[in-house]
Amino acid sequence: MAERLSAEARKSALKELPGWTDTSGRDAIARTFTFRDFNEAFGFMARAALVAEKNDHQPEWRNVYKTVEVVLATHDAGGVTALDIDLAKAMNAIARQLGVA
Ligand SMILES: C[C@H](O)[C@H](O)[C@H]1CNC2=NC(N)=NC(=O)C2=N1
Repeated sequence: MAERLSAEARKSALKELPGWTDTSGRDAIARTFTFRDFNEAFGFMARAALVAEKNDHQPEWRNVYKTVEVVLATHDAGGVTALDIDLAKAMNAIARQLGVA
């Protein structure tokens, strides 16, 4: 099972992850993506869902119109692991492909 990252390891991982921050009150990372419209937001979610399914590691997320709020944590480990960092990187790459940040 994936191990929780130390605060230090999480901090240095976040430096490589534009837009992602620590959440207050729990061991998780978060980013809000803003797209041009709902179609693009949902396209992002569809692509990210394929990655999540492949890795058997799913996000917590909320979509309102063209925004997608994402929180990543490894529930089995009670915090942030390398699985969350990998998914965050994949999400950033997908957003970039869609022309958003
Ligand atoms: C059995 C299965 O692999 C686990 O329950 C997986 C599924 N997806 C998961 N996703 C996330 N985000 N955290 C988990 O701990 C987790 N556990």
